[in-house]
Amino acid sequence: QYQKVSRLPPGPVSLPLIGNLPQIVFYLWSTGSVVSTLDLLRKRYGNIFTLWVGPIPHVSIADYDTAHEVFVKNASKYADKFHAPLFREVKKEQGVLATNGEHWQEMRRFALQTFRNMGVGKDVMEEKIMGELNARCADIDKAAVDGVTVSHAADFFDLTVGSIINSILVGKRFDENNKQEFLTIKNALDRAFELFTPFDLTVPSWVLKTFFPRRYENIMKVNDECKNFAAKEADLRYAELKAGKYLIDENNIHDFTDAFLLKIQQDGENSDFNIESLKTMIIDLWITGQETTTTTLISGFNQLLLHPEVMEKARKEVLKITKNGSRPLSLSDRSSTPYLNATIGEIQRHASILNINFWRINHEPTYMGGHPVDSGAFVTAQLSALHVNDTIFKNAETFDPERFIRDEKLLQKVIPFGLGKRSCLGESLARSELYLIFGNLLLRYNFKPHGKLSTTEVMPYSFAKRPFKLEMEFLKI
Ligand code: HEM
Repeated sequence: QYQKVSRLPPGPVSLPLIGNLPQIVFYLWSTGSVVSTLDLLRKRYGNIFTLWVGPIPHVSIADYDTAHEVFVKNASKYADKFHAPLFREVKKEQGVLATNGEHWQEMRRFALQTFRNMGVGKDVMEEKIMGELNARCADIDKAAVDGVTVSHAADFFDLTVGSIINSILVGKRFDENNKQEFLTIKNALDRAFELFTPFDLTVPSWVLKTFFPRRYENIMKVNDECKNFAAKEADLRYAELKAGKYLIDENNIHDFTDAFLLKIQQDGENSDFNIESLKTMIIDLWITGQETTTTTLISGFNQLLLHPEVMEKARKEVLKITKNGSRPLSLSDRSSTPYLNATIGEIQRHASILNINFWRINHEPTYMGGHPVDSGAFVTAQLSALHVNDTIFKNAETFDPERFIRDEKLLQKVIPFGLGKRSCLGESLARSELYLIFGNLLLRYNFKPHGKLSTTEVMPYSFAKRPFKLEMEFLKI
């Protein structure tokens, strides 16, 4: 370990076997958060630093230029992610989230192509997003008393985003009538996540199987239930396809499930394309697409309510471009709404979706940002620390969309979707959702807080679970 230290970027002194765990616990306790801990380490050791988690060195990159040099310029070297052994076992080496190598590549390529064909970032996807948003707004308007509805922000955005992703994946939307179905998937997922503890994620799965068999079986069972429920439409269609009662027309693909089944219909089942991998893909995209987008929307509205002058300025801009709201805001308006774009950028900079980003495996000795990095080290761009790096974002703690108007190039350095080969697969869909939902809700309603807001500037991921209500009043122009 001590020999290896000279072949790694600087960091706190580490102890044999336990590495920096005592310092990490101390910093977390003294600063109060993961983001502040990473920021403190960056200030002390520089933009690239090493922490030993037990016997494994973890290299964190906390500035845009080094992250770009490593994950974009040398992208092909950093395609392999580290996956916790239990997570790999739960996923049975399938899907896009907990795999590496050829299967991951096939699944990622297929999903990106399918999203592109379905028009993510184009008109078809815009129609789906606007359809869901309008349906949710109609529910809000129905429940209004004297033009005002009080809504739980988490419920409102959860159902809207959940319905968009479900309709893209299995062609089924959720509304007030079948809301229970949505809640069943959501609660099962929340339960599955709550079951995983840091202990389960670090020990080899045979340890759990041998010494904690009930716990191991429970984790596997909850995850299987969750997957089967989310993908039950796909199961039904697959059974009909097998029985010759369902034939997919390649010119009439409605959703991700149809596209995947078409591949099976054309090429037959193989180790990559089969019903189990389809079900794993559905749950992977559900997990990655739901909570991330909802959390961004919730923390975004929290910021807008804390900064009403920003909300008014963004609203003024969208009212102008849509001629006082005589038409909805569309994705084609993006180039004409610099202030709304800047506001969403600033919301994403502050909404710390992943406090700690996923680790990649460094397979060979190399240099990063001028520092040697040994083979076997785990490496990541720490997006949360990068976004509060005050050498890039002056007065980083201040919520200030104008920073992106003063310096147009600065927005490129906000990278909430990550960089390189393992960057977010749903970036284009998520960007479309955020733009259309923020912009069109500002056109439609006046927002006021109902109860207490969070005053934390950088929102931790668990924020979405906190109670937070919105008063939505129909906008009178
Ligand atoms: C505001 C919303 C979202 C944010 C901030 C976000 C952010 C991220 C980040 C930071 C990563 C990891 C990147 C890395 O390792 O460097 C990621 C991965 C991923 N995201 Fe998203 N995401 C969002 C929405 C979505 C949506 C809507 C989908 C799809 C429906 C999606 C699908 C995925 C998938 C599948 C991965 C794993 C990709 C791989 O390992 O190849 N995300 N996302």
